[in-house]
Amino acid sequence: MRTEHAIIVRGLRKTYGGHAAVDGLDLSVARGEVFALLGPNGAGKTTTVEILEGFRRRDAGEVSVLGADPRDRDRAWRGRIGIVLQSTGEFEELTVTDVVHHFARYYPNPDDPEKVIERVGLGAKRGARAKVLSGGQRRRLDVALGVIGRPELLFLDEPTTGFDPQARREFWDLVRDLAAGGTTILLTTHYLDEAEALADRVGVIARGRLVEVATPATLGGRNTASARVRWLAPEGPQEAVTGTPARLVCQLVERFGGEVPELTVSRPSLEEIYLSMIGEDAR
Ligand SMILES: Nc1ncnc2c1ncn2[C@@H]1O[C@H](COP(=O)(O)OP(=O)(O)OP(=O)(O)O)[C@@H](O)[C@H]1O
Repeated sequence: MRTEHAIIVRGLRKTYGGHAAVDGLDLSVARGEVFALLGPNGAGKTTTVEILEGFRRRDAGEVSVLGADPRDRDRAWRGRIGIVLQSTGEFEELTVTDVVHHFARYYPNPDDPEKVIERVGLGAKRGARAKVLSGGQRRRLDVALGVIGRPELLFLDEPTTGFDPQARREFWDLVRDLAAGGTTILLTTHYLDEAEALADRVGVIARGRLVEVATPATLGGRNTASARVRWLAPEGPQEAVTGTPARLVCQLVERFGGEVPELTVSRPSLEEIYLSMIGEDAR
């Protein structure tokens, strides 16, 4: 059955020893969407994602993933989702080529393993055993295994932890390629720039609840927040926080008779907004 949503969650709850790790969480992810779950350590992101993947049992709530309840996770359903876990490490003695070819056999309609190895940037490491890969290269192998089955829905749990800046950019390109091809992606990350670069929408989880869902540009009223205007005056650096930055800039242009030295106008970054939301929740 094709539904317009890849993921629908209503009133999800999961408790461990009386402590609610997920506490009445609602979430919808549209087909073809890249959705990033943000939240501090212990907020309930991995628990939520693993319930959606069918790896953990829930205590209450309704969950639909690609039109099915992940509790039932039959083979056909599993073939339609791709999972990149926080870490794997069972194939120490096998080469990159062997591992990816091996995983391809689990899927009815896998991608070309050689192409996938290239795509994740492991072309030069095809013949290397998994145990000699660096942390970032190992993560790329995890990503290759997550996408080899050509999933309709891909789960990425903190996918770029340990990547160098260039590897992160390359990984972002890969995610954008997958999204452009129609893959729905649910990502958890602690990197706000990653969420901003990739996500159509972000959801902030705190203490087992989704506190806000928005586009990265509008989260927490970021787009309408007061702007910070900075410039260099003869008496030294100046700064003003204003709801009407254009008016202030016009006044400055007039005062300086043209270009304003070192002028910048900025709104709060996604990280600043996120931290203020998390801080408010903690209080
Ligand atoms: N198997 C488990 N047994 C008991 N408690 C658990 C278990 N798994 C998670 N928890 C608890 O549930 C809460 C949520 O954990 P979870 O791993 O979902 O958080 P998270 O948002 O993914 O955190 P992080 O950003 O650190 O990965 C935490 O308080 C954690 O200690």
